[in-house]
Amino acid sequence: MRSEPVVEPVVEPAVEPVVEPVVPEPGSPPAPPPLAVRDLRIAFGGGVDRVEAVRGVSFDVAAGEVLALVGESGAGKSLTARALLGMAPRGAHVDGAVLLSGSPVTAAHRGRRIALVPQDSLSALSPVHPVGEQLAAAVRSVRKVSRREARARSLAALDRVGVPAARARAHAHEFSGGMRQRAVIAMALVNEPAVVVADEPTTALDPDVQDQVLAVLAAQREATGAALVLVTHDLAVVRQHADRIAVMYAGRIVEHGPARPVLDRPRAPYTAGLLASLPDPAAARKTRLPALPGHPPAVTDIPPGCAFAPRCPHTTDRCHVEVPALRALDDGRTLACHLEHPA
Ligand SMILES: Nc1ncnc2c1ncn2[C@@H]1O[C@H](COP(=O)(O)OP(=O)(O)OP(=O)(O)O)[C@@H](O)[C@H]1O
Repeated sequence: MRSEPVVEPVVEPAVEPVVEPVVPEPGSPPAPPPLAVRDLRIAFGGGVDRVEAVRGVSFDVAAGEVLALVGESGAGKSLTARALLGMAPRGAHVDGAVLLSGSPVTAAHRGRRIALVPQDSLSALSPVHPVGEQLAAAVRSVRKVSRREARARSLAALDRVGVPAARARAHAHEFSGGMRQRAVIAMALVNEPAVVVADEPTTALDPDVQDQVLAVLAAQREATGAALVLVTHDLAVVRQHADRIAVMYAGRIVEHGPARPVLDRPRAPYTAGLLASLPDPAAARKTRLPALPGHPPAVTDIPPGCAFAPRCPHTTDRCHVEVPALRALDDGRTLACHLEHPA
């Protein structure tokens, strides 16, 4: 008979020094947001073979806020998400700025000030080290603490996401998919980053586990006050978890605003079509539009003018020649569409 692994006593983490909140001087400029993205561009290849997959994306995310990035496959969501962490793929040319509280992101910020919850939890965890050890190593990579304290912090982080201390000695492959994704969330949040990027964090999980894992992510984010960028295909998830939504098409944001109004009353024809085609029955009923016909363009074949024009039911001649700039509407959203009263 196999005995249970011996669990060493948990040492309470040392009490952090109390940091008084900084009260800005009256009239001083507001503090920069935890995350600001300015004119982000990601291209591949060179010369005549150069293609731009992300074409001028800008947004801010405030502390405690959840921004959902949505759009069809190939829209540039994952590239954008990875670039936030300075993790663009090899060979990518990245332009523009990703600012964490006003400072350009660097590799040194990863896991400290900004962290990733990826889709594939197996690749996020080492197969050779026990999960608890990996969390403890992540703690010690950031804080000068003893092994004992790092272990205590890692057990506390696992406990917060519902992974019992007894499982900390197990390896990633010994966990169920849902449990592993909880551990990945604990890993991302153990150093209390100001920004968390979750790229389709539950897509690989069974539907009944997805809700539990999303609830864990939401609770952890709320507890730490982190800003969250959530890449998802699931509009029900957006409705439940996001404060704002940025809809991407062919590497650009076409509509961006408070989640509920955008979901309930999309203004970009692309958003309306997308809502009708994605799994959110409530939204699909409201838009009364057919699901999107055709496919998004390949990065090598983005049409001139509005990239959505070939699939749009409302085009005018202008749409085929002139790229629509993002303009602010009076309800707090921005929209890139030439139509006067779109959707
Ligand atoms: N390493 C690469 N080299 C060349 N093109 C790439 C590379 N990575 C991504 N792309 C292209 O960039 C575009 C955007 O990719 P991205 O993965 O960001 O899309 P996405 O919106 O996340 O899609 P999905 O929802 O399927 O993950 C795609 O057309 C893809 O072919």
